[in-house]
Amino acid sequence: MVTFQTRLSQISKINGKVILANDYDRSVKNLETKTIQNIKQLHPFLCGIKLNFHLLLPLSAKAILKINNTAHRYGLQTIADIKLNDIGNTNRVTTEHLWNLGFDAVIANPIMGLDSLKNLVKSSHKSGKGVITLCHMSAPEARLSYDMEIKMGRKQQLYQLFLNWALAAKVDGIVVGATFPKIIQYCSKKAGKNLKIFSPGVGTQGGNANEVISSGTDYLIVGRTILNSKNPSSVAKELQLQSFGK
Ligand SMILES: O=c1ccn([C@@H]2O[C@H](COP(=O)(O)O)[C@@H](O)[C@H]2O)c(=O)[nH]1
Repeated sequence: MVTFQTRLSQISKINGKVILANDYDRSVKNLETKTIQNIKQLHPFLCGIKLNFHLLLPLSAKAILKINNTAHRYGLQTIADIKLNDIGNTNRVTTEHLWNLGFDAVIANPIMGLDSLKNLVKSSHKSGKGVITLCHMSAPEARLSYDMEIKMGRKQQLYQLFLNWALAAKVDGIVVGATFPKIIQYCSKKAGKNLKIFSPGVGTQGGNANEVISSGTDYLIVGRTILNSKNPSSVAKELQLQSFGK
């Protein structure tokens, strides 16, 4: 079975390493049509599309499946950004639903604990699906939680523990905010080829694509900078070129 990591890596060799965060406010109508238009228009510059609660809550299962099938027709991988964090049984039922909706991977929160994370990865990989875990988020206040000093065997910061758990659980990738390039560098050095780094926070949140790519990020996750631009294709194309810089 071809893995999520392989599928993403294959398309990114051709299309670059930009994943569209297809987020829209509640004021926006026709979410399904708009998203399908985005896929059709922007797919040459993307390797994947990420759906968050912006679409997952208002849209029907039929609409989500149609979006995922359309993305797949254009070779894109699809990620459900629900920051999953629950007991094993709930994680299992949730991912079964996500896979039935056509998603290729889920973003999860490792605070669920190492054993639960290992189980989630095992069951997802059995279905050819991927798991990406939070390591250090992009918002400025993420410092307060993810940089927190903890004592688990030795003194370390929470994001260091989450990085170690990601490696131990053999997840496919970690989220490290584009607004923290030094932490990207640290994680990239420590993880080597064992983990892919996904960085949201480029543009609108202040992260710089060139800087994060040279710091070790593998995939840029970008939403509003593309979606709110007057010319989404040219912004996506520019980011695509920057993403090839690694
Ligand atoms: O640390 C994180 C984790 C997830 N996100 C999500 O990524 C996108 C970013 O959208 P932009 O419009 O490019 O800011 C969005 O879905 C977030 O919920 C994040 O920003 N930071």
